[in-house]
Formats: sequence, structure tokens, C-alpha cells
Amino acid sequence: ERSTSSFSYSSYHTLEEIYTWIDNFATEHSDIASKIRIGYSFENRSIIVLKFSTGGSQRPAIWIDTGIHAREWITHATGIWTARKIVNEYGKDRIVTNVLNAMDIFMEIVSNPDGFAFTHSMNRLWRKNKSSRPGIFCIGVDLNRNWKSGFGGNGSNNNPCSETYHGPSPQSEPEVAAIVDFITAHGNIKALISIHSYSQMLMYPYGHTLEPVSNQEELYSLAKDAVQALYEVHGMEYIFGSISTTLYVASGITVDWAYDSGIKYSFSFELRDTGHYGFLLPAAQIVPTAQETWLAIQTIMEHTLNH
Ligand SMILES: NS(=O)(=O)N[C@@H](Cc1ccccc1)C(=O)O
Ligand SMILES: [Zn+2]
Repeated sequence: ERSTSSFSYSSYHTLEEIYTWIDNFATEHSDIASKIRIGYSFENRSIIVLKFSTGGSQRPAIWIDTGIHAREWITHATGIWTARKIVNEYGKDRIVTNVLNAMDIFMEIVSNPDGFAFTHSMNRLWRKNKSSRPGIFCIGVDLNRNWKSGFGGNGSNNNPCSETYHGPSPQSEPEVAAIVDFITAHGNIKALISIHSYSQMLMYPYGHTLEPVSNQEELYSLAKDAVQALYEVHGMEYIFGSISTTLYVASGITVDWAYDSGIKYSFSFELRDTGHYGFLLPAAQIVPTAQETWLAIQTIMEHTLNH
């Protein structure tokens, strides 16, 4: 009896439960999934990535991260559900099978383990990581402001006590450096999807400037198709567009760094809801949210495969 069979995909879980699930998942699906440690957090927790591969070597790949912001629990839960969906649909669903016959998928479910542990132990609404530095009496850096592209610009804050504190320098945070090092060393990542909550949005670069990216029309059209596919599942409406024009200016963000590093299909989701429950989205909405998000993710994966 697979122990992941007894795991509740419609509940929220602790860091330990998720790490145990990842171990069991990689063991039980060793034909297609494997576990990679890409680094250690500030508090020395392992930073784990799941790799989905059906062969080849250094195939073009798709990167998905969830949980960069600790309190956005729906994103880790969606990542777990999506990992299981990928292995269950390979060999059945046309898109998943075509994607995995030509590309690899990397998924980092707990991208901020220290912060996530803290939301279970001390402060449910903690956002940042848990780094501390001599002489600074506020804890944590916003891991969605610590990237090199546009670092320190508008929409990030130099005050360590701010929720959008960008940190002392780009990639100063081990959780960000681990991803940068992994993606840079891999050298063949074609799409990046960084999943946040909440607001129900699908966005693409840039965040740090109002300037459109070179393939803006393509990304607009792809985002439009993705949110339409999402809408058809449960009728949830997502808005879409570039971060700076659709949401607000934000600097040092994941997708701007990814785009400027050559990953031309870089997206960020803001999952359910639009503010009624916000970060405290009830567990009953985990599976519906993951189901609809899957249609959008598949749309992005298929486009990446075909372009
Ligand atoms: N998830 S959130 O509530 O923190 N909102 C995000 C919005 C966001 C998401 C992706 C890129 C830039 C900005 C944020 O980092 O401010
Ligand atoms: Zn977020």
C-alpha cells in the first residue's frame, strides 16, 4: 500500500509531513520522479527539488516553484497535487505525455522552508525567510525581491523590518542563490512558473519596469488562453497581463530574473481567492484550486513544448 495513498491531498500539511511525502513520492514513482537537494536554507534545512524525467540527458526543462512566500499555503498544496497529477497522467494525457517525452520538469514545492515552518509554529502570516544579520533587529528577506533583475528598485524596500525587504544584495539569501545556481548550471530551462497567492492572476514580466518584454504579445496571448482553460474548470476568473501594468511595480522578482536569464516563458500565478479568505483559504478549496490551475499549467507547458 503506497504511503502516499494515505496522504490527504485535500488538507494542509506541516513541513515534516511534506518532506516525508516527497521522500515517499520519489520512492514510489522512481521510474519518473527523483529528489534533488539544491542547497540549504538559512536555518540549514534541505532545499529539495523534485525532478520528473522519462530519459535523455539535459533535456529542455520547465521549472515550477511554490511556497516562496511562507504564508501562501495554497501554493505548496497545489504543488503537491500537481506532482501527483503529472505522474498519474503520464502515458494517459496527451499533453503531459508529449511534454515528458521531450522535456524534464523540476518542481520546488517548499521554496522557503524556514518561513514555512515558522507559519506552523509561531506566526501563520509570516511571509519572508528567517535570515538575520548582525546589527539588524528585524528578521527575514522577501524572497520575491532578492533577485538580481531590477534589484533594489521601486516596489521593494531597503528597510529590514519591511515585508518587502530586498536584502543586503542580490541573491544574498541561500534560498534564492540555490535556485539561481541550479537553473544557471542546468542551462536549458525553457519556462519558469512561480506560484503565489492570492488575487487570482496570471502575470508575466516585467515587474520592475513598465517597459514591455520583447515577446509581450506572445505572453499575453498565452496567458489569455491559460486563464480561459482555468476558467472552464470551476468558473474562476483570473486577470492577466504584465506584473507592473496589472498589479504593481515590484523589483528584484523571480520572473524578471528568469526572463533576463533567457527563460522567455516566465510566469507568476496568484492563486485563489480574491481576498475573502486570502492567505487563510479553507482546505476545501485546495483540490478545486489545484484542478483549475493544472489546466493553465498544461497550457503553458504545451506552448513551451511547441515553440
Ligand atoms: N504573493 S504576494 O501577495 O506577495 N504578491 C506578490 C505579487 C507578485 C507576484 C509575482 C511577481 C511580482 C509580484 C508579491 O511578491 O508582491
Ligand atoms: Zn507571494
